[in-house]
Amino acid sequence: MKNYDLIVIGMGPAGMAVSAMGVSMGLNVLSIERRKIGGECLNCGCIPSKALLKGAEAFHGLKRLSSYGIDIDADILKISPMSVVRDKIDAINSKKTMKMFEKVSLVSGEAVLDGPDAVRVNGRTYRGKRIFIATGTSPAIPPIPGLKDLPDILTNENLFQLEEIPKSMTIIGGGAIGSEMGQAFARLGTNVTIVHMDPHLVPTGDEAAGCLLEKVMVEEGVTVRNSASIDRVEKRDGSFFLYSGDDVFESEKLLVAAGRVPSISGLRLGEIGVNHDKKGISVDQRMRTSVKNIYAVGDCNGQYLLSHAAMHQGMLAFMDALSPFSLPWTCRDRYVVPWAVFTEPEIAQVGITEKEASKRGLNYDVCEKKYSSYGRTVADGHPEGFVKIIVGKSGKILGATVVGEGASELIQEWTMAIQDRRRMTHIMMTQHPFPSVGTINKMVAEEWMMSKMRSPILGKLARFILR
Ligand SMILES: Cc1cc2nc3c(=O)[nH]c(=O)nc-3n(C[C@H](O)[C@H](O)[C@H](O)COP(=O)(O)OP(=O)(O)OC[C@H]3O[C@@H](n4cnc5c(N)ncnc54)[C@H](O)[C@@H]3O)c2cc1C
Ligand SMILES: NC(=O)c1ccc[n+]([C@@H]2O[C@H](COP(=O)([O-])OP(=O)(O)OC[C@H]3O[C@@H](n4cnc5c(N)ncnc54)[C@H](O)[C@@H]3O)[C@@H](O)[C@H]2O)c1
Repeated sequence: MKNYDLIVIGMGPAGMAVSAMGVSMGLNVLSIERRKIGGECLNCGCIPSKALLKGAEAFHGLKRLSSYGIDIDADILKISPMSVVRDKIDAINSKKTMKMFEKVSLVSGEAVLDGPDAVRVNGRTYRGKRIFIATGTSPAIPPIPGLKDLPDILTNENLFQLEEIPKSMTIIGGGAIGSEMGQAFARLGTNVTIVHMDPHLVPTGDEAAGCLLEKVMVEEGVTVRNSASIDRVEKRDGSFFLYSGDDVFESEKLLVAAGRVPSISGLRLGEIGVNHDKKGISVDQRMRTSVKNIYAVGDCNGQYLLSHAAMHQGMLAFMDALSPFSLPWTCRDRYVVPWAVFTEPEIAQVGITEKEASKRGLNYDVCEKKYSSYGRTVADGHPEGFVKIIVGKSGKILGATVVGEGASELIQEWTMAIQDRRRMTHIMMTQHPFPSVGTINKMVAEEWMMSKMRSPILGKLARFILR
């Protein structure tokens, strides 16, 4: 039996973060992956979806050139973005694999736990001083009559293997995947229908954000059915049929993007005593499981289903694994988790939403600035969007929603502000290069300040000083 300092199961963002830190410190690391290095994120998640969105954006931009006073006379000869997406993934994959795994012992195969300090793969057992489970998730297939046994449905796992852009696609799910892929395929010529049970697109976020995205997507030709209950689905004569109340949607392809389930069933967690439930492996603030020296990082613990959160957890768990005692900065809840959906307009969120603030009965102000009121975003041809900040009474920033051009970048300033417990005055007193899109962050803080300056006492004081 071979001994290692660290054994890492799963080579997605979480597992790669642990492995990279381990080898950089000169540790003896065994990394195990059953499919492809890079995990869901690189192979069938973040990266291919963003590559496809970029192709769709370029094509959409071409059709909108006249809005900038430019008319071109071009014939579209061929549209085959799917192979370009795959080529990009292959290029990233080979670079990543070569660079990182020069020093890691990499085994290809399905790992199972073989004791509290041992892992079995391809019939061999390896012992590790610390074990990190980073096995991610798989697409959830909701219990809709007819769905489970339907042949040829699409999920993120086979979507990027399509050769052609389909003529029509029904998507079950209006969350992050359904919205991003709905817009990408619609822009590339697919007749897209999104059917989901939540009241607005991107339901984990702000309602107005989801409604604005819906408005833009509907204008681009997407059909959206919110709060829908799906009665059944079937495939007949080569087409998919989705029945929802009086609606029947027929399409060439059916994409299921209805949430995730943790990939943990084959790990023998129960036998080893690793507590888990249907959301994932139970962990504490430092990603420690119920078994000493076994950690569960990334999506497999069900805490956040995001790549950056997965990598961050890998880092925290690694630091904890090498610490003789619990360090305060390895505690997950010290850090806020922003997210962004890369549609056009983008939707980004950090901290609490307006709805959550109201539900919790907090004493807060809502401060909002529309993109349509800022010269730069109007001049860019992107007037759709807003920055909405949930502000505590003393100016403490509780949450931020940014919708529009550059939202995924603009959210970073609010993320740092919330994490470092900054107030609106800090954003207002920070100079932003004009006319960057990010200046709108400062503008919303200025607006908050102005609202505070409207106080009768301050007015009286100003008049007294100027008397
Ligand atoms: C279409 C799509 C788009 C997305 N876009 C974004 C985005 O823009 N931004 C963002 O932050 N997040 C995005 N996500 C989510 C992101 O992909 C995940 O949060 C991230 O990949 C989680 O990383 P992970 O390391 O926990 O797990 P994964 O990336 O799922 O990796 C787990 C790895 O473990 C392997 N594995 C599983 N079981 C075993 C076993 N028993 N033995 C060996 N290996 C095993 C799997 O094969 C896999 O490679 C997207 C997801 C999808 C589906
Ligand atoms: N840009 C990003 O950061 C990004 C992009 C894609 C995915 N992701 C991650 O991947 C995860 C999974 O994404 P997702 O879009 O699959 O899930 P999601 O949780 O974001 O959305 C699930 C959607 O499926 C619908 N749904 C679920 N069950 C249904 C049913 N029985 N009938 C009708 N509708 C149903 C919901 O109403 C909702 O619209 C997300 O949690 C997200 O963290 C992130």
